[in-house]
Amino acid sequence: MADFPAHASPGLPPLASPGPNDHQHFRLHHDPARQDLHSQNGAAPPLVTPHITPPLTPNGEHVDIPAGAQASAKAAHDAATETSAPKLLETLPEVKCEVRARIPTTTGQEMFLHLYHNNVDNKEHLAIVFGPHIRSRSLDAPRPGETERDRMIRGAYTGTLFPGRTSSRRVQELRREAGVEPVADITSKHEGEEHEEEVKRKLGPALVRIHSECYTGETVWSARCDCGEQLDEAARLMSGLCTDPSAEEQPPHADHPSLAQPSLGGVIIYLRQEGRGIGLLSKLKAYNLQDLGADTMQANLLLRHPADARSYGLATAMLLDLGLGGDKGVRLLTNNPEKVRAVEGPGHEVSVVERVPMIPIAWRTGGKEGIKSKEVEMYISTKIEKFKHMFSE
Ligand SMILES: Nc1nc2c(ncn2[C@@H]2O[C@H](COP(=O)(O)OP(=O)(O)OP(=O)(O)O)[C@@H](O)[C@H]2O)c(=O)[nH]1
Repeated sequence: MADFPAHASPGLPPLASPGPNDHQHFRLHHDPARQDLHSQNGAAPPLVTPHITPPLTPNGEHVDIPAGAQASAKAAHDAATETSAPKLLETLPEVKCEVRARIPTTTGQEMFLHLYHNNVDNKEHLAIVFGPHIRSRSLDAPRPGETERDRMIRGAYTGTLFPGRTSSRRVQELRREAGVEPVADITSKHEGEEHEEEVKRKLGPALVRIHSECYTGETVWSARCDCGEQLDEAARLMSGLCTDPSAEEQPPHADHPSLAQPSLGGVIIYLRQEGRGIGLLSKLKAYNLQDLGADTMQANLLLRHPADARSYGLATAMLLDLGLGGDKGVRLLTNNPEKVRAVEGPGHEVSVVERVPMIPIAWRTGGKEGIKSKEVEMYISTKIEKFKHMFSE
C-alpha cells in the first residue's frame, strides 16, 4: 500500500529492549520525547510491545519479525509470507461424527449438520451436508450396546424421522433383510444400497468449502471481512446443486458452469479456527491494530502470531469420513491457494479436481449488493497482494 503509514511496518523493532525493571516502557508509546527521538532516526515507534502481546498461538510457529529499523520492506514481506502457509500435518487426525441432525433452513432448503470430535483438540468442528448421498462412516458404524432408538437420537438413521418410528433403518431395508420383499421391487423404488452406489457413480464431484469460524463476520454483522457473505454464498450454491443423475432438466446455474452438473452434493466443513487460528481475543486486538493503520497480515505479526495459524488436517479427515476421498475428488470453493494444497492431506488422501472461486457479491453486482466498507476493501486487497488469494479462475 503506497499510502500506508510507516509506523505499521512489522519490520520496525520495539523502541527499547525489555529490562527487568523497565515495565513502564512496554506500553503503547505516547511519550512525545521518545517519538521525537524516533522521528530523528527516521522511524516512527512501533504499535505494540512484547509486554502487551499475547503468547504465541498454541502450536503455532514463532514469528521472527525482522529486527532493526533498517530492515527492508522485502525482509518484512518475506517474513510475512513464510508464516502465512498453513501447517501440513504428517498424519491425519482421527475424527468421529458424534451426532447428525436435519436442519430446515430459512431459505426453505434442508441440510444435515454433523458434529465431530477428534483426537487433536477438544473443539466441536462441523460438517454441513447438502443432499442425500453424502453420509458419515463413523456415524453410521454400529456402537456397542446401542439400541435402535439410540441410533436415531444420534442421527444414524436412513430416510426421515417421524413420530412413532422404531427403527433406524427404513421399512424397505428391514423387509429386504427379512426376505419379505423382492429385491426388484426395492430397486424400482430407488431404495437399495446397490442402486445408491450406482447413482453415486454417475454423479460429479461434491462441492466442498472449508470455512474457518468468524464470529464477527457471521454473527455480529461485521463489514471488516467477507466471511459471513462467503458462508451464505457457499450454502446458496450447495442448496442449488442437482443431486439426481436422471433429472431431465438441470437447474441453470449462472455462477459457474461446473455447478450446473449433477453432483454428489455439497459439504461445508466448518472449522473452529477463529481469526485464522489466533482466536477471538487476539483477532479483536488485531482489529484495533488495523484501525491504527496495520493491515490484516501485519496485525497478526505485530501480535506475534503467524500471519495464518490454521491447519486443515481435520478437514481432510472429515472429508474422508464423509466418503469424499475416492478417485472422483472434490470441487473446492475457495480463493485461497494454500487451502487447495493443504486439504489434499499428507498422503493426497483427498483430491481437489477443480477450484471454484468465490467472487465478492459487490464485484459481481457493481456494488449494488454485498458488503461495502473501506475495511473490507482493504482486507480483500491484502488477501490478494500478500496472501496471494485468487479471485478468478
Ligand atoms: N487474524 C484475523 N483473522 C481474520 C480477520 N478477518 C477475518 N479473519 C478470519 O479469517 C478466517 C477466514 O476464513 P476463510 O473465509 O475460511 O478463509 P480464507 O483464507 O479467507 O479463504 P477463502 O476460502 O478464499 O475464503 C476466519 O477464521 C476469520 O475469523 C482479520 O482481520 N484478522
